[in-house]
Amino acid sequence: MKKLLLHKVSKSFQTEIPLPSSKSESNRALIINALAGGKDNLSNLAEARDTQTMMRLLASDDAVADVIDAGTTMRFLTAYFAITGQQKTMTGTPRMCDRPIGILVDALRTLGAEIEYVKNEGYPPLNLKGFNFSGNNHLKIRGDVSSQYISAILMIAPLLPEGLVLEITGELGSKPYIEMTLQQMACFGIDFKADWASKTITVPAQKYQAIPYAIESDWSGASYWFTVVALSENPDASLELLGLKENSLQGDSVVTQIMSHLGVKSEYTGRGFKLTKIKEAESLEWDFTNCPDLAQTICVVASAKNIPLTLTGIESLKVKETDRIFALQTELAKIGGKLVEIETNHKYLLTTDQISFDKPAFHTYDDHRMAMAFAPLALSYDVIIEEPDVVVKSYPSFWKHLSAIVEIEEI
Ligand SMILES: O=C(O)C1=C[C@@H](OP(=O)(O)O)[C@@H](O)[C@H](O)C1
Ligand SMILES: C=C(OP(=O)(O)O)C(=O)O
Repeated sequence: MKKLLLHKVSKSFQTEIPLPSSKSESNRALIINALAGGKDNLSNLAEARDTQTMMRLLASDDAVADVIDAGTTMRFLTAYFAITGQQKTMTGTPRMCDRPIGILVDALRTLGAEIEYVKNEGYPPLNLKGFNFSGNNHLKIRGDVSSQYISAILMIAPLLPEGLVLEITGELGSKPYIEMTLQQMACFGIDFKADWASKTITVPAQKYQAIPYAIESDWSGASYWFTVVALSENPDASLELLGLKENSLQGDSVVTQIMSHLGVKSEYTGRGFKLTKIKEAESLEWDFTNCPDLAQTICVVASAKNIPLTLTGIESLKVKETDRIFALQTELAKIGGKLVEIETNHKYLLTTDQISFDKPAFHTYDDHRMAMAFAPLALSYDVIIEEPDVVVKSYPSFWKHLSAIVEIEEI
């Protein structure tokens, strides 16, 4: 098994980090640009494997589309291949075939897609067999499992002969990702109406306009650098994260607010954000419904700083790259962290006991965010990260960037 030993950092740092581009924005732009018939219009596309996979599959005539472990690629391409009438088998890693897709398949079938499950009802692999518009222009779709189904349907909605009225039912998670989808669609010329009180989005039938479009830097990837500053023992440590926008399409930009309670001040510099250290709060309560990908980052900081953290809105973590709640519970325990569900209404409490440990080795569960969330603990002590190559999913240059601050050795 490949492992990295990250040596404890004792020196201070004032460094610039050139952040990667957002895979979420990239994967939307690629689908929308393809639907617009655009050619080389997109710039600053992500190096993330999820985005490289999207590009490869959009350009391929193969009958099998293997998305590997990319959720957005699976969900967005299923809708794209369905509406464009392509016959494809959609598949991915064993974990991808354990991540639910029934809500999206039901919605696409209602619109007129012919889709068969290859093995298990409700899960990939899928066979897409064609599209005959059913005449339905009003859909209800659950919002509590993954917003990616809703984004996938919205992006194809303008191509439906009568457009679409999409009514979201139940709780809505990851709403900023749906707003990101709508804002990117608007950039490519689409009119829509979103009534958030009734959770109803109306998209008339219309054509996308192919336009030049540049992808922003990734706020989810930025979160790990907030941890680096939060855990540095040097009061004058600072980082400038290059390429981040002040008014981002990405909901994970809320990391600036969360981390202001955990000891990091962030200021816009015109070319990104500068992070410096400030005093932290004594405890924190946060609802992660709108920013599930930040939960691992925040748990690690809170545990390392021994700040009691109450979390809500983390149910969707169970159906991501791994069961992230289980993975967090298991790995945080190695540094004394106890993450427990304290009420049946999905409220969790993270507290940390003083335990003795030496060079903890963190398992990464085929999950890029486990590796990147735990790596900054090297600001406090030596740590080992197992299977570090998982970071390629969203941030292939993560270890190279981290080596500007941390001495990293392959063992
Ligand atoms: O639409 C997107 O780009 C994403 C939506 C979120 O998923 P869910 O909607 O399943 O929470 C997020 O966790 C994922 O990393 C990216
Ligand atoms: C959940 C994630 O991605 P996806 O659902 O697109 O696989 C993620 O990047 O944290």
